[in-house]
Amino acid sequence: MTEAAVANDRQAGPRTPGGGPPAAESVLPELREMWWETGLRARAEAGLLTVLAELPRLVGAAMRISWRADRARTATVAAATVGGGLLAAFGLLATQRVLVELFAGGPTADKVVAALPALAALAGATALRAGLGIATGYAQNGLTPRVSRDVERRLFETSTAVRLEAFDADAFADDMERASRGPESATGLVQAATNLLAGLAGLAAVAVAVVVIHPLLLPALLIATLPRAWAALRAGHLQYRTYAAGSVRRRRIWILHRLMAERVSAPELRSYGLRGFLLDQYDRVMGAETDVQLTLARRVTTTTTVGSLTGGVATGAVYLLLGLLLVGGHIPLAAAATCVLALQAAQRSLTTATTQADKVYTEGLHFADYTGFLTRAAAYLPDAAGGDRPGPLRELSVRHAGLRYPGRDDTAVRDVTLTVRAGETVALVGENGSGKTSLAALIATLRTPTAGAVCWNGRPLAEWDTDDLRSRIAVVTQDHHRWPFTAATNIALGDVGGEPRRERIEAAADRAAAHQMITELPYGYETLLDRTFAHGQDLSGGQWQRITAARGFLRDADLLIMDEPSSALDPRAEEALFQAIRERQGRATTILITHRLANVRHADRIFVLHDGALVEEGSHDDLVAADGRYAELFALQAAGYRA
Ligand SMILES: Nc1ncnc2c1ncn2[C@@H]1O[C@H](COP(=O)(O)OP(=O)(O)OP(=O)(O)O)[C@@H](O)[C@H]1O
Repeated sequence: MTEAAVANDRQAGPRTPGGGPPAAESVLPELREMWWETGLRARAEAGLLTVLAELPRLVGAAMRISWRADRARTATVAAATVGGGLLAAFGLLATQRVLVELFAGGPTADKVVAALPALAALAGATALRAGLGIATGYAQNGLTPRVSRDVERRLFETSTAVRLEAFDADAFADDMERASRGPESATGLVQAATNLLAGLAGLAAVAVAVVVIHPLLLPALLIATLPRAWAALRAGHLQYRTYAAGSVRRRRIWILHRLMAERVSAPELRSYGLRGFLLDQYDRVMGAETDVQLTLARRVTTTTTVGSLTGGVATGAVYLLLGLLLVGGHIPLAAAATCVLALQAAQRSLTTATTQADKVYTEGLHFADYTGFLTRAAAYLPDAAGGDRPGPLRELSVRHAGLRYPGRDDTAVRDVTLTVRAGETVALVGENGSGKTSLAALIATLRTPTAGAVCWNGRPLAEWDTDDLRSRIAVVTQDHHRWPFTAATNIALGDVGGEPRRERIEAAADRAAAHQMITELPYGYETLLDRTFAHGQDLSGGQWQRITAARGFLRDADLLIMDEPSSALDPRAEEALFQAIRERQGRATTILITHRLANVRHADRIFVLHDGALVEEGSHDDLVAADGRYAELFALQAAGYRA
């Protein structure tokens, strides 16, 4: 399949005859075009001149990254590179001096003696150059990990600081994925830029030396070296364009890799017998990839062959010119011989320069994704820390609050107004998608209302210091994360700033009916809850839910928000958990979200949401008496038990 065909494959996408969703048995579903693919392709179209024009800027960027990471090493590399160039020029001139003496008339012994000073200078320059090369290597080796760490840390500083809304934007997730290549591209860029400068310094040295010997030799040198330079740049560019055009294909391969090799999909893959289907998909995508790579290999070989042939002819012409100059008596024999050596040195430097120029360009493009991400992500960073410190919760009020997610026409939360007083246990109930989690996210400061406000003790959350506020709120989310740490640490995460005493952790676990279960694990509280690690252990869904609830209980926060904390618990654990929640009543505030309505009977107040709006409010008895939506849902569940 050609690149164009692959591109068409992406455009057309696998559709069923009726235009419905993709047929599972034909090909993988069509992938959404990522923002960076468009950019990547556009940049891949850039011609060679664009590549060359971009180089100074990219080399400048590399130097800045490197300087920020380690000044001493950057200075060493720069000085060694320039020094290496100067010594190369000096070496060529010394060589010519040696040859002049050796080609002069007179006895050989005298000629050798006469050439000795130049020979000594040549040996000294060569040794010094080698020393500088070693110094550059050392400095570069030390620089690479520092650059990588600097760049990666900045990425994590940003990714952990942006508001949650950022993750709703499709472009953001893609952007982040692309930016995660930042450390690699930064080190690649710095290395390639250094090597490019070294190559250019070598070329400049040869040019200077050649001009000193005879000015006419400079154009001759250019003629002999340009064809290979063009071929190397063009080959690199072809490879980059193929890389860019193949991004959809590669993503398909990554997806298939995950589906076939990861643990999470392994059970369904087997139970539904998906092996053959997935392997078939793999064969299709890899078949196309192989075709593209073969086409690329052919084109690269053709380009480099043309470059080498033309370069060979040009070099022959230069040798002819040298011969003519020599015969015509325009240059001495020593100069001609030096020129031959210079030509070879120039071609070596040029090969370095051209391959590195292409690398600088491609790594530069990748690095631009990283810097672009940091710039775009800045729009999602919260305002600088500030605001007053909130006191203990007295009253939480939601005032005409609304939330509309990016890219959605409907509102997840619509004009909700409610008040929760300190010490109350309230419940948010409603059908799937009615806005309970979204409302809880507004209250938990995880999201900002797109209308109205949520107030803590009468003042909008935005006016309080966010970190302080969050330290007063504990959230047990519906999609809790399984942190790859020990059971004790998994619970201790609920209060990272607090005292990690074992008694506190065990007390929290006890309230979530998790203590007994944890002590029965192979290493008790020190059991690693991730199979990736040696001696790591798997937990069941309900066991994880107990650990998560314990994490929420650890801090004894002013406000505890629990979203579906018992969906996977057995009846005994569920009862224990709700007993612990009831113990908070009157002392601390709890917002509970659950579909098991039997569990909300004890709540001081129940808020019923429907389509994002608050439709009913009252105690269990009030709402049953009102015979509305809540009464209907409750009756449905109760009937199930009675039957
Ligand atoms: N991150 C998001 N981006 C876009 N839409 C979202 C997002 N999260 C939720 N929604 C949408 O917002 C609406 C409310 O979702 P929410 O999760 O708040 O409902 P819920 O009442 O908690 O549902 P459930 O009982 O299933 O947990 C739904 O229509 C959902 O599709």
